[in-house]
This record gives sequence, C-alpha cells and structure tokens, in this order.
Amino acid sequence: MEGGFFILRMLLLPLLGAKGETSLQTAFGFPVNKEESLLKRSFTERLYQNVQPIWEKNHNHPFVVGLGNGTLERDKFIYYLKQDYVYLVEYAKLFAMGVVKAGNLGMMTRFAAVLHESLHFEMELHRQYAAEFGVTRTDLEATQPTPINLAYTSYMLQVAANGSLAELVACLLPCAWDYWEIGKLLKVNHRDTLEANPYKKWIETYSSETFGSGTQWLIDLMDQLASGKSETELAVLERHFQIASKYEYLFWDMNDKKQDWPV
Ligand SMILES: Cc1ncc(C[n+]2csc(CCO)c2C)c(N)n1
Repeated sequence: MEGGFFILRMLLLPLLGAKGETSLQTAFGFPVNKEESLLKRSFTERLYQNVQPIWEKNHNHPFVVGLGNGTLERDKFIYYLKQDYVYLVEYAKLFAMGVVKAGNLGMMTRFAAVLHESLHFEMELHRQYAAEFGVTRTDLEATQPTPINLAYTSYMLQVAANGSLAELVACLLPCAWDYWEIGKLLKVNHRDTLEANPYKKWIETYSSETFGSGTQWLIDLMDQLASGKSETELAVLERHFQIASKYEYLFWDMNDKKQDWPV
C-alpha cells in the first residue's frame, strides 16, 4: 500500500511538486487561472527538483546502499556513528540558534521541540547502537571531527551566526530532508529483508513519523521564510541548500573511506 503510493507519487512528482500536493489542489480549491497555478511552484519544490542530481548521488553511495541491504561493514558503521555523534552535537546548536532567531513564540517553540528531538531521539539511536557495538559514551563524546565533518558543521554555524533565519534554515534543511528521503527509500526498497538487517533501527528511525513531522515543519518554514524574497535572495538560499547537500555526499564518502586527518 505504502509502496504503491510511493511509486504513484514519484510518477506524478513533476506535475504535483516535491510534496505531491498543492498545484492541482490549489486550482481545485480557488478560482484561479489553472495554467498559472500549475506553473507556480513553492520554493521548496524548486529546491527539491534542482537538488535531485546531488541527492541521487547520495542515495546511490555504497555506504547508503550497504545500510539498505545490511552489508555495510561494521567498522565503517562504527566510524560513522562516532563522527555523526559529534556532528549532531554541533548541528543541535543550529536549532538552538533557531530558537534565538525565531520571529515569534510559535516558531521558537517548534525550534525548541526539534532541538529536543535531536538530542533525545536521534542521538539516542546513536547511543543505543554504540552500546550494542561496544563503543562507550566517553568514546562517542571524545571523537575528534574529521576535516569534512568540521568543514560541514563550520559552514552551517558560520551561516547561522552571520546570516538570516532563512539562510540558517536553508543550511540545515538538506540534512533532515535527505535523511528522511533515504529512510523512506530504504524502508520501501528493502521491506522483505528489513527484519534481519543490523541497521533496521537506523532505517526505522529516519523513516519514522516523529522524524517526518519535524522535517515537514522545516520544509513549510522554509517556504514561509522564502515568501516575498527577491530572486537574488532566493539564489543565496538555494546555494546554501545545494552546498549542504554536497556536504552530505562527502560525509557518506568520508565514513566509507574512514578518512581522517593525515597526522
Ligand atoms: C551528516 C548527517 N546529516 C544528516 C543527519 C540527519 N539529521 C541530523 S539532525 C536531524 C533533524 C533532527 O534530529 C537529522 C535528520 C545526520 N544524522 N547526519
């Protein structure tokens, strides 16, 4: 059922847009020019469509493929767990900066909620896997970030410190959104072998409702913050979105190769 819907959504995507909604519903719901409403894409639909070459590369990366079919070597996963743990510590600060930069109390409350989710739900997954794979919490927390890890988080934190709230959201969105895409893709494509997959919990977490609703909120927030901006300003936001998406690729690749500082 879910798989059928997924395939249908993929086929209709060019017409309906990234979230598989709105254009037709808008034409349906409001007496507007149908052609105009079909042509009008939300900003996140534009981001989604233009980023596909990068995300496809992410989805086909051997590390991601190995998570899906369960063949990823244990030592590579442990390397990833440790790097990702310290990545998440830095990433959580972006949500905290969202709390500070939020335009109203509702937005502030949601940023605090996703911050809480990240610290207690997502990082808990890493702590559980670490315990299962014999990595202590001290080891996790003492991990030194690799050059790519440091570059990725430094980029986002620099934008968060110096840019607008819209820029901050454009930077942090690919991370949540592409993981959600990956979680759902792996779950659908490996439905039959999931039970025996050692990375099942990882797949279940990132395809979960909890995770999806937080990500959907960020997507909607991006549209809200982009509304009324000039093309020049939108291009800046899209550049952050694309750079963060490319860092996602580098992050998979770094863990797959267990890349680190030369000395
Ligand atoms: C390199 C890297 N990129 C993305 C994520 C996924 N992620 C990080 S924060 C967040 C949202 C709230 O928890 C999500 C989905 C990750 N773990 N590691």
